[in-house]
Amino acid sequence: MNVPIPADHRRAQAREAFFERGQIPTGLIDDAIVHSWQRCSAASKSVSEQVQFDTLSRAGLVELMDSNRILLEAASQPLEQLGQTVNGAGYSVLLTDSQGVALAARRSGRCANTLINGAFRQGVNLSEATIGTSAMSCAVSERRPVLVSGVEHYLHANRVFNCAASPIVDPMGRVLGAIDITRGNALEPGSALSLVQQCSARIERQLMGMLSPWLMLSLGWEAGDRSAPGDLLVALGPDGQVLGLSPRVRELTGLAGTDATMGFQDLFDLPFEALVDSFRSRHQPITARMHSGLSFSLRPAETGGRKPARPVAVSQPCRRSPESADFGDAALGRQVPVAIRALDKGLPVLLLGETGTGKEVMATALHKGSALASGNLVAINCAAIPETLIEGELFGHADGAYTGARRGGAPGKIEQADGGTLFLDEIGDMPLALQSRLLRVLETRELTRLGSVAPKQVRFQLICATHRDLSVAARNGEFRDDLLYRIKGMTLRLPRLAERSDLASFIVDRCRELTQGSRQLSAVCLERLADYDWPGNVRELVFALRHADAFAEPGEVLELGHFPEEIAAPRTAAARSRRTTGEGGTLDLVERAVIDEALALEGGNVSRAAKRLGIGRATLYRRLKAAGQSSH
Ligand SMILES: Nc1ncnc2c1ncn2[C@@H]1O[C@H](COP(=O)(O)OP(=O)(O)OP(=O)(O)O)[C@@H](O)[C@H]1O
Repeated sequence: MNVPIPADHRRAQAREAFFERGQIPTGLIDDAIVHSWQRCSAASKSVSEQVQFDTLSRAGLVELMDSNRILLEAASQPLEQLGQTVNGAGYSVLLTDSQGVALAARRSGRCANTLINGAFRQGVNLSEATIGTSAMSCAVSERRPVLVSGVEHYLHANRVFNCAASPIVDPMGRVLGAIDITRGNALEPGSALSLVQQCSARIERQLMGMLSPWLMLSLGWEAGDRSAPGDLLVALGPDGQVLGLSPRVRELTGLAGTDATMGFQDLFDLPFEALVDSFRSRHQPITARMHSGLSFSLRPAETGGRKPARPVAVSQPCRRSPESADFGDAALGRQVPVAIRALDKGLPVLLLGETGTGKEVMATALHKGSALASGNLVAINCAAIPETLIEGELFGHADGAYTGARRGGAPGKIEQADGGTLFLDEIGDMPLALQSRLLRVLETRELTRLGSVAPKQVRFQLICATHRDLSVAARNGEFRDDLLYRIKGMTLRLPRLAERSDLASFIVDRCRELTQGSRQLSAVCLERLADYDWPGNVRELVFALRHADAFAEPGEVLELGHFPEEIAAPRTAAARSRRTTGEGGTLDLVERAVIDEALALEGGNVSRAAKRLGIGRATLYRRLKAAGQSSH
């Protein structure tokens, strides 16, 4: 009778075979681990290396968070839920990028292991090159969930880890990173794998849901079946190009991913035009066959409570969803309704401000407050699109405008904004030739698609944004001055974060919002944050708060030590005097914000708020009175 070898023995035998006899251990441990050992050994990594778990520099962290913004947004809820589910079982949770750098960590309150707690921090480099074999690096290399326990880690030092990880693949089939759970005790293999797999599947669904394609196609199992499973989705562009596949479609087609050249007809034996015509004329699902022979009924996907997506101008409303907008700064707050009235009267609005000051958030708020709020908000970043493509993006193209152009042509962003708002971000970077064409549209309210001679009437309101000084650009001949006059009906200047009059309460509000009310800032910490210069503006503040939230233990008050080093570093005397002189100095603002927060937390009860603040009721009344007087 064959007695199964206990897992610990198999791992020990595999290690002995590989490291002592130079053999490939087959059938003893997961091949993914053997492949990783081979890579580490080929890179001459020593098994007795010590690991440091250093974090990136602050600038590196900001860049990391920014370049993984979409993944972080998609992973935020699933990660939170996984953290709550596994915390009691002693698992810590980690999200890494595709290189193995930790993007977010949820350390278990039950984990006393200093090595795990040291590794599970945002910005720690946990790549294979740095820490050797890990579940994350195996999952990313093999594109499948992997368990790595104890001695299966290449480095002796990492034997305390027992980990399960699953890769996160985006709709194009690119591996964006991995989700990992780890603890010191042995894993329960089945449940650990299933937990990370379910979490990565949820993140992948979120990523698919974040696409705003021209047409989201839903595949049903049988023709006429209206109960499509909802997880068989294909995102398509106006020419039928495949912009993304849901994981289940990738499985069905056997495709690892898609690229810019893949079209609808590479998947189905049906011309894309026939699909579009069928949806337009009959509003019925249509049956189509994959090249593998499998038949599906295709229909536009139901998008939540909204109308099913139709093959007409479906807008890409915003690059990312803003946190709720707060324009509490007195000067700015007064201008918002004026800007909305300007839009309602047909005047364009120009938003000026440094990067990260909230120009996109403001554009969204203005659109939502305007009379055309029920129309599309169509955003285009003039700096992000190659010069050769931007004309087609803005103006669309006519039937047969170029070889391969879709039958019937395709609308551009301006046409998609008809009846709504066109938001031209970074307009200062628009090529000169295009500025002339845009000017003509603004003057005549008519546009002509590429390859067409027939003009079309369009009605949209215009919001533009830039961080550049357009008068200087106009003087240098880089920006048309006649266009400048056309776009600056009303100019709204977004203040630098450090210049906001409500800085301290803005910080408290963002903290409450980003941590769903679960965190408070200590008074010392708030004073320093309100005194910091914030070169990256609100974007940097959002990042700093997320950073602190990840570093602090659950329920802990946020202290300076939880924030990125540069923010926490002591201020120079010059900075101190710059930020604390004049009326309503930082300390006053901080005090007011701390008092407001205590009052809000105690439902306006002054006695309880005073107790919470550790001061007497009379003192609190006196301070409230003083603050009231100074603000009048
Ligand atoms: N008033 C606000 N309230 C809440 N969050 C805000 C506010 N303003 C900006 N943010 C947040 O700050 C970040 C940057 O905002 P946004 O993208 O609007 O800035 P921007 O000025 O358009 O930047 P860029 O010029 O670099 O594109 C986003 O995460 C956004 O949600």
